[in-house]
Amino acid sequence: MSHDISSLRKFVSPEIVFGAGSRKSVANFASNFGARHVFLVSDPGVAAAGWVDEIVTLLTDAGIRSTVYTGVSPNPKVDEVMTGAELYKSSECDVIVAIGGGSPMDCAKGIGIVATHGRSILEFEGVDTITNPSPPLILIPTTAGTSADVSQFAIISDPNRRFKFSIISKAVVPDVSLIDPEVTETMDAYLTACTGVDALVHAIEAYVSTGSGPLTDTHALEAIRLINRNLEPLVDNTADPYLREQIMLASMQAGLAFSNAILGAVHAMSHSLGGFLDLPHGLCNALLLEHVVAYNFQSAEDRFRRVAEAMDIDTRGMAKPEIKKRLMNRIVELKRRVGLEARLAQLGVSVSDIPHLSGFALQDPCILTNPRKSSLRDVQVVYEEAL
Ligand SMILES: NC(=O)c1ccc[n+]([C@@H]2O[C@H](COP(=O)([O-])OP(=O)(O)OC[C@H]3O[C@@H](n4cnc5c(N)ncnc54)[C@H](O)[C@@H]3O)[C@@H](O)[C@H]2O)c1
Ligand SMILES: [Fe+2]
Repeated sequence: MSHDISSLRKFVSPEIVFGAGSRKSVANFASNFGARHVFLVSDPGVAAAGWVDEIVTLLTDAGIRSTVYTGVSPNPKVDEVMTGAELYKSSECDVIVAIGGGSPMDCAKGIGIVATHGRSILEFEGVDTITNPSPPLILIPTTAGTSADVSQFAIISDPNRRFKFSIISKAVVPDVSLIDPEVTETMDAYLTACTGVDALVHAIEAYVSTGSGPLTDTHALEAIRLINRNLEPLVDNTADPYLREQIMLASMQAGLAFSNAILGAVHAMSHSLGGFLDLPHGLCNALLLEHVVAYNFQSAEDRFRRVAEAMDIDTRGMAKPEIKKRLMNRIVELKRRVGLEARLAQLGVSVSDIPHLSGFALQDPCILTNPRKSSLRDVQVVYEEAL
């Protein structure tokens, strides 16, 4: 009997502790890994919000030393990874903890890779390029969006090529993810919106991905449902702990889905934009989303019907063109209500950038699982529509 291996699906996930206060178990988990000296990765904004000092105190109280590295910018750069890895080695650290959004978490993943391979992070671009196990890694997300804390991705920006490259491997799934909605309470409304829409895009792209399947579908649909109902109220009331928890849960569900089903053209195109113009990742995704949905709809009509239903659209008796229209309208309405209405031109993208952006988007691994095959011209047209 022959087996079609293209229909097999696998699922990887870290050990997850979800809930308010879960960050406070960081010292226990570090001790379980035998930590004597933790390398703590974060960034200036998260440190200013007070979250870094708290982790240092928790570690110190448990008799664990720490070296803090906050030299990480949004869209973490190759040099920031390399500098962090040097400091990790020279400080003789043995466990890595990161507290922050996707940028510090991805930088921490990169630091672990470089620390154990002794080579440039640039050499690990692509799928399954990692041969040596990284140091134990504990991640504490402070945005409800990227879910780099559960994912098989690390996204690093190479300013020389003006390109964000992906490292995809189960070796970058952390050992432990402490998902604590309380740390997202210091995000302002705009960051909450950008990162929340990133999570929505993860869920939609994972659900229509050619790598989707029964292990990821339920996570993706639940994430869409939670974001559709809770993101607008949260942006209006950023201090509400219940809504914070719902969106954090949604982000985690979307993360489990996209980490295993991979993504699509929105992410391929937004990585290209983010590397070229150093723009916020969630915003790039938001500005592209409905244009990519319009392009993809015909290749995954039944799947988009389920997406529409998860967004509380009653599709019973509705013809496909009507479902497409209602879904697009709902996406645009949600974006408008959370304040993400800009067009690419307002972010500094010009027509002459589009050939370059499209070329890089086609090199991104996320394009491979997009439900509709995309040529250079197809990608150019979608950028033009979002301009
Ligand atoms: N590895 C993955 O699976 C994956 C998935 C999606 C995106 N990403 C990457 O993640 C990066 C984007 O991450 P992000 O959107 O989480 O933002 P970010 O980490 O770039 O942070 C953006 C800003 O928000 C601030 N911030 C973060 N948390 C805060 C909090 N709780 N309170 C106050 N300020 C806070 C930071 O200081 C920073 O200034 C991009 O590089 C993107 O490519 C990675
Ligand atoms: Fe993303």
